[in-house]
Order: sequence, then structure tokens, then C-alpha cells
Amino acid sequence: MPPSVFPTAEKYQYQNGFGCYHETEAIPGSLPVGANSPQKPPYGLYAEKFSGTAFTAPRHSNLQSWLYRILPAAAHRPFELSKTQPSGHSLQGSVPQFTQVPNQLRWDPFDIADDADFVTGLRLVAGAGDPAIKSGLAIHVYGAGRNMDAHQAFYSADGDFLIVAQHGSLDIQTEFGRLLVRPGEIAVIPRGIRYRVDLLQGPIRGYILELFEGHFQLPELGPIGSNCLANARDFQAPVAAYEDDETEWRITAKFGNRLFDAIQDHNPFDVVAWHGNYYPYKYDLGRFNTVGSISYDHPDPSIFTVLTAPSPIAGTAVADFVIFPPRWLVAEDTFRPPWYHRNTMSEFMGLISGDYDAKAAGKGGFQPGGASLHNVMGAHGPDSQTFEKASNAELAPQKVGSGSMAFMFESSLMLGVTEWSLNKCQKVQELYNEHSWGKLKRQFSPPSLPL
Ligand SMILES: O=C(O)Cc1cc(O)ccc1O
Ligand SMILES: [Fe+2]
Repeated sequence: MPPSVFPTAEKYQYQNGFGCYHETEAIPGSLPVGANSPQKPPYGLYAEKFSGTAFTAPRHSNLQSWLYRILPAAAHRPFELSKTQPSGHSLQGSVPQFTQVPNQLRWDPFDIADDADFVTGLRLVAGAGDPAIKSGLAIHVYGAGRNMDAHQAFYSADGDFLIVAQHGSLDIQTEFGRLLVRPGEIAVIPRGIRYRVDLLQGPIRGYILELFEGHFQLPELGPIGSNCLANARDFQAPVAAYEDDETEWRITAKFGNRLFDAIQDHNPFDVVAWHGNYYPYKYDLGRFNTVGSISYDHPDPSIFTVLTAPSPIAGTAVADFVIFPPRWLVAEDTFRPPWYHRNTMSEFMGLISGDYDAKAAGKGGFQPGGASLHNVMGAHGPDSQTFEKASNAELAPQKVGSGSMAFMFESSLMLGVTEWSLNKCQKVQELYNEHSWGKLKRQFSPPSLPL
């Protein structure tokens, strides 16, 4: 059960900045000075190098950290296919199959299983590509009512986890230190980093974008200049915090889309000090500095990009993480909601809280904890109610989205859905298309032809 008291703030300490070279030590003097791997590191610690990119990646994109720990991560028994996942878990057993469907899909809020933890409560919703060739991504949801086992840690070798907390707060203990992630905040746990998730105030639910290739970065700002959108200083990395015990621990690995367990006889959170630029971090979406049109027309949603994972094709992301925060709409002579459109990118959307301004809310609509998928070239846009309202609204300055936060995982890849998300979860709204666009009225009234 989660503890009933909210932990004190001192439990979570951060250092600020995106893509920084940080250094932190829980015991003064535990970082070697002037060397990474001295013959004997301070206090009898082991030095362990942790590479997030190839050794030879260019300097501007090279990611690595040095960890100084009580025992190396290598000290564990062999991994075996996990037997601890409930049957039907979408990462249990065989490698998942993705089915690509051209229809617009929308899901009611996903369930929270009271008896599940962060790992057993993970469900694969959609994806493309293959972690074995470091290509593509996966989209998961999690819904859990209890802490991970007290002596269990998890890591994904497949991809970086971008965790969007929708409901309930996560106490994430990582090898690098602790992160508190509340609804409306995100955490990024790059691949390989071991962590465990406890619940702080009851059940948790949220979304995960797992990136099989590369890592997330801040988008270019172009003519916007050197500030706005997500500012670098608002990203927070943990400070080193370690535990030391020789009890039995289970390490669960997501490896090639399946889960494996290994036992070890020491605490994996034994990193006393670290330095480097490969680390987990969090970001409060409320700090996003939103920009928009102050004249006319609805700009592309790329102006709301928090983080991007570029592909080798210029300007084309494997995945963008985009948000729709509360903001003022002031555009004149403009249909202010998103336009009707078809996109060569696929658009997976979720709702953290409130209403999304392009879609009806409430039962049968786009609801917090639910999702939608408008796949490659899937036609979509405002539903008929939104169209009626917006095309007749008085265009005074208007604040939209108060108390609301929607987001989009936008990808250049065609996303497939899983047997779980299409059928088993029983959340697909069968009448999504009909309810949204089936009642759009013809507005066409051509001028009468001269006789
Ligand atoms: O489809 C959506 O609701 C997401 C979206 C929002 C927007 O403002 C412009 C384009 C777009 O795809
Ligand atoms: Fe869209």
C-alpha cells in the first residue's frame, strides 16, 4: 500500500538544466578528481561507465555517465523470461504484433488495476519498428494500484521511456537518485537506467512513449529565438542518493519487447556519486512557455513541441512530444480550433486533465485518461459540435484550456495497434467517427449562375 503521508521535499533534490554535464556525490569526496577510473576510486567504490550513445558519437550528441557504486551492475544471476507477469500482460511471452488500421480510433479512459504495479500494469497500445534494430517506438499506458515489489528494479534496454503522469504521483527511485513526478509532469528515463516506482497518494495512471532510436532533445527554436517553449533550466535531474544492503533483489528487464527477471544479492540503488550527461530527468508541463498567432490563422502544432526525437530526415521526427496547454486565442477572422487535415505523420493523443478544445468532452468524448489515434493520412479535425461553435463564435480574445492539458505523440511512422488495445481492453469507441464527423452539415452555397 502507498504510504499515507506525503514525503518531505528533502527526499527529492534536483540539479537544473537540459543536456547538461552534471556531477553529484552523496558523500563528499566520492567522485574521483581528474580521472574517471583511478586504480582505486574513493571509499572502495567501483567505477562503471554507462554509455547512452556509441563511444564515437560526435561530441554534440555523445551521451555517457560515470557511476561510482558499491558493486557493479554486472553482479547478478542470469536473466530468465519473467514468470511474474499476469497472464495476458502485453509484454509477456511472444513478441507483440502490430496491426495498422486506417480508421480513426479513440479509447475511453484506460482502467487502473488495483492489484497491478507499474510493471505488471504496463500495457502496449501501439507502436512501429523494432528495438532489435533500434528503429521506431512503442506507446504504452500504465495503470497501477500498488508499489512495485520492495526489492525490485526495472529497466528497458529497448528504449527511452517518456512517462506522462496523468493520475496519481510517482515516487521514482533511480540509480541516479529520486524523482517525484506529479500529474502534469513528465519524466524521461533513458534506456538501461534501473528504477522502481512507488505510489505516493493512491493509484497511478499515465502514458509512455518508448523511443527505440536515439534520444529526446529540445526542438530548434528558429526565428522564435533563444527562449520559449520548454526552457532548458526547467528540466530537473536527481542528485545522487544511495542505499546499501545485501538482501535479494529482482531486476526486471524489458529486452527485445519481452520481460526478463534476474536475481542479485545486493541493492541496485547503490550509486554514491555520478557525473555525466546521460541521466533521468523530469519536467513540469506547467512551465511551458506557449507561443501562438497574434494576428490570424491557426499555426502548426509544432510550436507546442516539448521534446523531439529526430530521424535522419531533416525536420522529420521519429517522435515529437507536443502539448496543448491553457493559452489565449486572439487570432482575428480565423477558425480557431485545429483545421481539418490529413497528415503524413501519425498522431496519438492523450488527455491529462480538462477538455481538449477540438473535441467534445464527457462520456463518449475525449476524456482524461483516454486516447485517440489518427494514423498516417487519417482524416480528422474538429467534431461537428466544435465546428458549429467555432465557426459562429464572437472572436474576442479567449482563454482556452484552463485547467486542461492534452498532449500528442506525433510520429513519422505508421503506428500499429495491438490485440490488447484494439480488442482486449474494451475501450475502443466504436462510434467515434460517426459521432465526430457523421453530423457535419453541408455549408456549400454557390452563387446562383447568371441566366
Ligand atoms: O489533431 C489534433 O487535434 C492535433 C492538432 C492540433 C493542432 O492545433 C493542429 C494540428 C493538429 O494535428
Ligand atoms: Fe491532427
